[in-house]
Amino acid sequence: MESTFTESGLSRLGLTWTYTLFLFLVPASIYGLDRLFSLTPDAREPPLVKPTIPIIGHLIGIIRHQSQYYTKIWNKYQLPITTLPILGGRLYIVNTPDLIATVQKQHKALSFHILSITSTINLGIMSDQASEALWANSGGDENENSLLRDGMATIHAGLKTGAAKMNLVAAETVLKSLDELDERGEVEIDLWKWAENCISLGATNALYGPENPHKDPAVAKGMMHYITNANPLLLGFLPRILSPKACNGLDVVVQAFKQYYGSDDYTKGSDLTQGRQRILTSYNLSLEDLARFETLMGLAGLVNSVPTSLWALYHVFSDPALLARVRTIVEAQTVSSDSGRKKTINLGRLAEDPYLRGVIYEALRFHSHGAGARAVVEDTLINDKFLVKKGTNLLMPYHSLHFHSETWGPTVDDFDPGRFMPDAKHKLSSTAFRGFGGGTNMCPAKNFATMEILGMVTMMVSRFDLVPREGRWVDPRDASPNMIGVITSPKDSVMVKVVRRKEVEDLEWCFAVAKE
Ligand code: HEM
Repeated sequence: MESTFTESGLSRLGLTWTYTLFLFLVPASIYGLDRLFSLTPDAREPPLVKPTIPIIGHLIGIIRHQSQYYTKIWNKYQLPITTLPILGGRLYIVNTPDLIATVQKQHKALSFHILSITSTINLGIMSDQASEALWANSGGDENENSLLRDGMATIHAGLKTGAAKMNLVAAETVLKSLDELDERGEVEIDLWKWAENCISLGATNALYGPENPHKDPAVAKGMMHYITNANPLLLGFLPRILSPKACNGLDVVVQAFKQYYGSDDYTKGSDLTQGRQRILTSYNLSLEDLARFETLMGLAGLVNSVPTSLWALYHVFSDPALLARVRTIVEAQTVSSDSGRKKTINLGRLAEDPYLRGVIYEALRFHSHGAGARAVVEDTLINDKFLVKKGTNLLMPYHSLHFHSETWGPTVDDFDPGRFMPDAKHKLSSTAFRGFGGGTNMCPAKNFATMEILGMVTMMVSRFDLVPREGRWVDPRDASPNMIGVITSPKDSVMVKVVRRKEVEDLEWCFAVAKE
């Protein structure tokens, strides 16, 4: 499969324009332009950081430096929360873990879901009927039904009741990818391309079962084209002109899911998939909209998992001390049987190992360049002190938060999975790390994704050495941030030779997934 998770064709400039416009168009479309632009500053609002060039200075800064711009502002002013005036409106930036904790608690007034409704409608190019159903009672009484709340509840419930089966299917798929790699003998691969394929197939098999539409390479390729080029769709207009590639990819996936939901294929899918089918049809949505919703579910499942897996592999294999430590941990949870011919990796236990989980968290900490975004639905006081005004947006940029030396201590720049261990010297607050979000909107698939990626990493370190083509590991650098994800993809491809480890050659491998 062609690798599409590396640097996309979109220019950095285009991406950032899209991002900035999205942040303004969403409140403007909900509250009206006059509301957005007529806000008069209030003394209780977070300190204003004036741009050097009035009105557009910050915009130019964001376009030039992207998420690093927030880090620059943070480094210069060290303000826990700021107001950036842009184009006559304002954007609030929240920088510190204690304030983020308060934002998370006020999840109704500072809403993730308002933004997620808008992005669902725009990214999925949903019908008017589906859009209306999404907005209906979305901010209303929590006890009343709404597609938004019922849909989210179904995802959360499905990931709970179906966790064991999903973990098993993902692990089996990952194992198959590793077995196939083994069969190819000493071979050079594009590591990103390989991991993208391995993780995408694992996650989608787990979601959709034996009739998984993503098993068709054309659908998998369509999905990757869609994810990689979807940013301009967020604007919600002229989708086919602004991103024909994304639309073409979306068409292919939607077609495949119409077939999946139009037949009984979905009845062999996960609890989550079957639950979604039930809930979406109960709102009388068309097969077309069902397929579009499902494409977005796939997007949520892959947009972060794939790049996280790529970076985890890169960091582990490019650091000999880290590789040795990971191997020691994995070996301690690997059992030999059949006179030493069979090895079983206890993935259930390894997925709970704080050091290995730390590998995933560090990959996310290092390469997350997006920002948690919240729509301010009503005037709200943060920490009883800072007023944020209805009709604006608030950002919690990941990179500045994840590289704040006071929060992370003197080793902030080191890739150190041990910092997440319970006995780490430097104690972290629970909101210091936001790789999986936090509070009510914490990623419901955090454990599923962590286990799948750790399955790939632990099986890879057990069986293979990876020898980079250049003779040494070269940092493939972060690509432009993908606004719809948390973590960036690598900019460059990494070609490695896969060499079987002599001491474990010709053995049969498997996973034990259930916790014992
Ligand atoms: C390494 C992999 C992943 C990462 C880093 C990740 C990250 C995140 C983050 C940061 C959020 C919350 C956004 C916020 O608070 O601003 C989130 C929410 C969500 N994620 Fe993930 N995610 C991953 C994998 C997955 C997978 C595999 C699925 C589905 C199978 C998934 C489904 C969702 C859903 C449905 C939400 C919305 C939750 C809600 O609002 O209640 N994620 N994810």
